[in-house]
Amino acid sequence: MAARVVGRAGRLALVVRSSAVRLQSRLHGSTGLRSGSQANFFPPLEDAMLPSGSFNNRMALITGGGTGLGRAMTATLSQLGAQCIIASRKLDVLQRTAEEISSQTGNKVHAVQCDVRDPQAVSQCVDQIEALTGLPDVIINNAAGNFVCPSERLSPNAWKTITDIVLNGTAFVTLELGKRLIQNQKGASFLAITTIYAESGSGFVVPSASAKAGVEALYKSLAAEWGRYGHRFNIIQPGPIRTKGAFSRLDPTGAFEKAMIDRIPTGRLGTPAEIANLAAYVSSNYASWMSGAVIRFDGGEYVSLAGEFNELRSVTPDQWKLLEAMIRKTKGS
Ligand SMILES: CC/C=C\C/C=C\C=C\C(=O)SCCNC(=O)CCNC(=O)[C@H](O)C(C)(C)COP(=O)(O)OP(=O)(O)OC[C@H]1O[C@@H](n2cnc3c(N)ncnc32)[C@H](O)[C@@H]1OP(=O)(O)O
Ligand SMILES: NC(=O)C1=CN([C@@H]2O[C@H](COP(=O)(O)OP(=O)(O)OC[C@H]3O[C@@H](n4cnc5c(N)ncnc54)[C@H](OP(=O)(O)O)[C@@H]3O)[C@@H](O)[C@H]2O)C=CC1
Repeated sequence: MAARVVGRAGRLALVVRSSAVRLQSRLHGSTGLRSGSQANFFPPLEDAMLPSGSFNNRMALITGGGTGLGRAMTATLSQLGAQCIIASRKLDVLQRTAEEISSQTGNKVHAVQCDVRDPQAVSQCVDQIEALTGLPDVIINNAAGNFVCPSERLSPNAWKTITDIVLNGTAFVTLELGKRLIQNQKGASFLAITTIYAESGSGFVVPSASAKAGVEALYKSLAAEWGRYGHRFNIIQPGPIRTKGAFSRLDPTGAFEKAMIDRIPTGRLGTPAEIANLAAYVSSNYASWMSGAVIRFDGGEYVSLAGEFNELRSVTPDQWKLLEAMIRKTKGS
C-alpha cells in the first residue's frame, strides 16, 4: 500500500519500499520469527481470573472438551469449582483428559461419547448427563470440524460433514438441552465458539464460514427468544490460537503462521488459557446481564485485515515527511 500511494513518483516509491523492508527486518530480526516485538507489551496472563469457587455447585457441558480450546475451558471451569462433562466422538481421548484435569483440580470431570451430527446420539448423551449430574447450568458449544480447501474441490459430503458438525451439531445440542431445561424451569448460560470470519466470510474455509455464521444467527435469535426461560446466549469469535486440531488442518505446512502474526496488532497468537478465562467469565454469574453478545477475541486481527490503509504501518517517519510534502504540494483536484 505504501508503495502504491507514492506510485506516481517511481524513485520515491523505490526508497519507500526498500526502507519498509529494512524496517520490517529491524522490527522482526529475521523473516522466520514467531512473534512481533510488540508482543512484549501484551503478555498472556494465564492464571484463572475469576475468584476461586466461582463455579461451585455448577455443572458445565463442554462439547469437544477433550482437546485444544475445549480442554483449556474445561480445565479452567473445573479449577473454579465446576463439575464438568466433556463430550465428543473419541471416548479414549475424553477419558484421558477427564482423568488428567480432575486429578489436578479435585473436581469430577465426566467423559461422554457423542457425535453431535446425530440427533439421536445427542438425545442419548443428554440422558446420560441427566443421570450423571443433572441438567447443566453452563453449555459450551465448542466442537467443530474444518480444513482448508478450494471450494471447487469440495464434494457434497465434505460440505455436509463440516456443516453437520458445526451448525447442525450446535443446533441439536442446544435444542435438546434447551427443551429439557425449559421443561424443568432451569436457567442456563449457552456459549458458542465461532471464529472471526463468521462475520466477514472467508475463501478456502467456505463450509466452516457458512456454518459458523449460522451458529451466530442461531445464538442471537435464541438470546432474544429464550431469555424468558432464564437462558443466556453468547458467542466468542477467537482469532488464531495454536491447537493441533486447527493448525494441522488449516496451516499444515506452517507457512501461514508468520503472515498471521505479522497482521495481528498485538504481535502474537492467542493462548488456550486466555480464551478459557474469557469463556469462564461469560459463562459465570458475573456476566448474568450479558446475552446476545458477540465477543471478538483476536489480538486485533479482524480490524487489521479490514482497514484499507493499514499497511501504511510500514511507512517510516522520514518517508512520512516526503509523503506529506507531496500531499501538501497538491493544489486543486
Ligand atoms: C490456523 C488457525 C487460524 C484460524 C482458525 C480459524 C478457525 C478455525 C476453525 C476450526 O474449526 S479449527 C478446528 C479444527 N478441528 C477439527 O477439524 C477436528 C475435527 N476434524 C475431523 O474429524 C476431520 O478433519 C473432519 C472434519 C474431516 C471430519 O472427519 P470425518 O471422519 O467425519 O470425515 P471424513 O474424513 O470421512 O471426510 C468427510 C468428507 O470430507 C472430505 N474431506 C476430508 N478432508 C478433506 C480435505 N482436507 N480436503 C477436501 N475434502 C476433505 C472427505 O473426502 C469426505 O468426503 P467424500 O466422502 O470423500 O466425498
Ligand atoms: N484454534 C484456533 O485458532 C481457532 C479455533 N476456533 C474454534 O475453536 C473451537 C475449538 O477448536 P480447537 O480446539 O482449535 O480444535 P480441536 O480440533 O482441538 O477441537 C475440536 C473438537 O471438536 C470435536 N469434534 C469434532 N467433530 C465432532 C463431532 N462430530 N461430534 C462431537 N465432537 C466433535 C473433536 O473431538 P473428537 O475428535 O473426539 O470428536 C475436538 O475435540 C472450534 O469451535 C473452532 O472452530 C475458532 C477460531 C480459531
